[in-house]
Amino acid sequence: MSHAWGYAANNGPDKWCDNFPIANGPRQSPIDILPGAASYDSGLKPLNLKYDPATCLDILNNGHSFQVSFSDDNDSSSLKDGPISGTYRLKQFHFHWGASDDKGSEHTVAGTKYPAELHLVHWNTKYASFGEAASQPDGLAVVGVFLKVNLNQQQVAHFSYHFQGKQTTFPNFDPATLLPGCLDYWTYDGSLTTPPLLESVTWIVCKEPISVSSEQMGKFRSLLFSAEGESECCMMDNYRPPQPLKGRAVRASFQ
Ligand SMILES: COc1ccc(C[C@@]2(O)NC(=S)NC2=O)c(OC)c1
Ligand SMILES: [Zn+2]
Repeated sequence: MSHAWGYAANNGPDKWCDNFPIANGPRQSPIDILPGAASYDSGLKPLNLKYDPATCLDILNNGHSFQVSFSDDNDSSSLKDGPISGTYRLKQFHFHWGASDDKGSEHTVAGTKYPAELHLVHWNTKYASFGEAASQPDGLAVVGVFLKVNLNQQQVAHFSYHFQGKQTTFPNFDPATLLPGCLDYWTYDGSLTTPPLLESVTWIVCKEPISVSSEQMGKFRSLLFSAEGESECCMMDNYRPPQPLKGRAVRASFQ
């Protein structure tokens, strides 16, 4: 009986290949972004992000992170332009973070780890659903935003959904409040960063981080991997380390 995947020594990223051989595939994520090796592409368009807070549905602790989900039956909340063609609808966002401020992001920049990383997940409407898109090489576009800690920063939002399986409505949250002022980005072809590690993601990683308070980081770290009634296990270090680039090009939208 294979135990479920996680982030511990016995079921963490180094073990995922046992049940998900694609973990050693040609376009795995995250990666270490080397700004000096990224090639500026003047053909890359600015990101065209349109988010309607009315599409925000609920917040769920799924045992690996907490995710905020959006209704995706129309293009009210969607991504266009940037490195993609067509329209990709926002499905959910979630975070990855560390036990301390010196780690937590999945992507790194010339080896630098941020305390956390936000993933805004969008799916290509040329496919019938998120589920179908997730298995296609151009099916998903994920906007990654680094978080840095500013000691006097406002709260990102009042997320406190402690244990696995906890879900509650989360009306009218505007994900645009989580975007940096400058939308310069790096882009490359990659994958989901947890099992099933599907190689279906066009990654769009913003150069500029957003700021969160140390109190907010404390709230993230007070969430639980464990379900209600289980022995408590704080949710932290839920990040996969950088994976081999394997010859992939990383392009920059800025000089
Ligand atoms: C089957 O579809 C899935 C499964 C897992 C995730 C989550 C994640 O693996 N992907 C990214 S990106 N970060 C993650 O933690 C997903 O997100 C798009 C889609
Ligand atoms: Zn993620």
